[in-house]
This record gives sequence, C-alpha cells and structure tokens, in this order.
Amino acid sequence: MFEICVESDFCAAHRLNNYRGACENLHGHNFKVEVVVRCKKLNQIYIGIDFKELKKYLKEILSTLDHRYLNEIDYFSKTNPTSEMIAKYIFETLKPHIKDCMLYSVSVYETSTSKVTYTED
Ligand SMILES: Nc1nc2c(c(=O)[nH]1)N=C([C@H](O)[C@H](O)COP(=O)(O)OP(=O)(O)OP(=O)(O)O)CN2
Ligand SMILES: [Zn+2]
Repeated sequence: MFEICVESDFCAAHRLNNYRGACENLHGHNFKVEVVVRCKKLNQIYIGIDFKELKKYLKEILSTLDHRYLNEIDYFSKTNPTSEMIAKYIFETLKPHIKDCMLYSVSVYETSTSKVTYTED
C-alpha cells in the first residue's frame, strides 16, 4: 500500500457561534491542508496518483474557501466553520475526483499547533 500526500493552504475568516470565548469573535487563519490518498496499485510509470492531479483538485476546492468569510458559505450555514467541518467539506468534495485509489484522510491545521483529521472510518 502506498500513501500519497499533498499539502496546500488558504486564508479565511470565521467565527465560532456559541463558543463562549475569543473564537466567537471574527478572526482569521492561514489554514494548512494535508490530503492523504492510499493506492494499492501503481500505473505503468509507477505512480499511484499524480501529485499534480491531486494538487489541481485540492486547489480548486480550496479556491471556494480562500479569502472568504466561512460562516457565509452554505455548507457551514447550519453548523459552524470549525476545522472539523472544514476537513469534512474538503473530504466530501474531493472524494468524487479520486479514481482507482482511496481518499484516506483530510487534515486541517488551523494554527501550527492545532490540527483536525477527518477520515470515513
Ligand atoms: N476542535 C476544535 N477546537 C477549536 C477550533 C476548532 O475548529 N476545532 N477552533 C478554535 C478557534 O477557531 C481558534 O481560532 C483556534 O484555536 P487555537 O488553536 O487554540 O488557536 P490559538 O492561536 O489561540 O492557539 P494558542 O496555541 O492557544 O495560542 C478553537 N478551538
Ligand atoms: Zn479560528
């Protein structure tokens, strides 16, 4: 089994409703995102999934979040734009693009010391 990982980032603002602390106030982050795909087979040039292809899909998805006020995005309107929900959104949006391999996890770093990983397990 091969684990293929790419990283990207985006900047966005959010506020956590009902948090009862500073994070309830409008604030922003440079979010870092890590995606892990698992592949059992390699193609004829020994690639599981091309980093470039994976980064292209991820970039398209992150462009829907970049420089946005996340609370205004439909996906988060009934929840909260926490790292948990951001990771789930990226996972669910990326999954249909991954053929022949398995999207394993999406991790979101809200700060350099705070990370959430979403998997379907
Ligand atoms: N499980 C989660 N906990 C928190 C989330 C979250 O999305 N999931 N989000 C926040 C806030 O948005 C906050 O901006 C991030 O909190 P934190 O990592 O504590 O950021 P700090 O810069 O305050 O970190 P320090 O290391 O304490 O300086 C809160 N919790
Ligand atoms: Zn925050």
